[in-house]
Amino acid sequence: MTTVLISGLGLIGSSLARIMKKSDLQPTILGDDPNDDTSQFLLGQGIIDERVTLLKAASRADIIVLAGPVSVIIDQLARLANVTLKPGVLVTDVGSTKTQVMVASQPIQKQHVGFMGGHPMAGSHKTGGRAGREDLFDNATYFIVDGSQTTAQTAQFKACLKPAKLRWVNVSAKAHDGLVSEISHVPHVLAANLVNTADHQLKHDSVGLSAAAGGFKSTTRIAGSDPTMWTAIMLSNSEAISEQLTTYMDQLKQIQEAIEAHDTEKIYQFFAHAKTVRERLDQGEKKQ
Ligand SMILES: NC(=O)C1=CN([C@@H]2O[C@H](COP(=O)(O)OP(=O)(O)OC[C@H]3O[C@@H](n4cnc5c(N)ncnc54)[C@H](O)[C@@H]3O)[C@@H](O)[C@H]2O)C=CC1
Ligand SMILES: O=C(O)C(=O)Cc1ccc(O)cc1
Repeated sequence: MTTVLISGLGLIGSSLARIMKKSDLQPTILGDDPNDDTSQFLLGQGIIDERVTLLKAASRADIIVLAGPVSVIIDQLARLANVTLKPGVLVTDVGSTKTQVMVASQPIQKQHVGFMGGHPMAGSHKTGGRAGREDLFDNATYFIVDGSQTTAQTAQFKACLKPAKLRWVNVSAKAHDGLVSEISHVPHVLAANLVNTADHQLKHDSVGLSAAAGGFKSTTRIAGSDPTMWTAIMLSNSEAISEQLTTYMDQLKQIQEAIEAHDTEKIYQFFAHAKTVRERLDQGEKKQ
């Protein structure tokens, strides 16, 4: 019987637990989270089998999944270097950034513990264990950054998540952080900025944001995400995010100039290119 310890039983940790419970391995799941409501709820639902604390229960686990905010994952990796783990244990994480996590995992890797960086590319703006779902990651990409894990450990982890039919993609930590900055971190900055700017500009307008149609709402859905989690991500991937924001501002300036100059062709091409790329994204989703 496989024992999995999940630390951080929020949206992602509890979704992983739900999926693992559906897998053929049917692991025993030990759950660690300071939130009493979340922990009691998941125990009551049979999604976790036992409430534990990470450092006390770490030695019982075959797989340890760190699923708290990135700053917490980094701190836990340092602490795990001071406890005795089961021989053959796999430690992995789900954090949205990978360079700092891989650096923080060095002490346990040096102790010959199998460590693998991980990041499921699915989720939502919702938080907490009650919001988790067993279909949250269905057909999604799951990034793996190789550390000291063995092939057998990777295979066992993948087997635990088999019901989600994930697309596993191996990537370096640097390439990962550059890519997710572009497709996830910068978009979250922009969504929050759209909301904050509109709120500021319209503060004396009696109708204001209440008139927003679906376009504003769908563009800014992710502005409803958890500020604690996103602060940790910004601090952990600041270089790539800052660099890409500079590019973004240059592009914005160009379209601003085209609009001011009434450059019909440039404005048309701007929207036509975006429409083609966006439609291709939907086609890809339909094929999966
Ligand atoms: N929300 C999303 O869509 C995605 C998030 N991620 C990453 O997954 C991780 C978790 O995110 P969510 O589940 O969305 O957040 P969440 O806010 O739903 O859950 C985080 C959980 O961690 C717990 N926690 C906080 N400090 C802790 C500690 N010291 N020890 C143990 N547990 C602790 C909280 O009580 C909470 O239950 C983050 O690192 C995030 O970057 C990755 C993919 C998607
Ligand atoms: O809500 C959404 O659509 C997201 O983009 C979820 C998300 C948040 C953080 C990640 O690291 C990956 C996915």
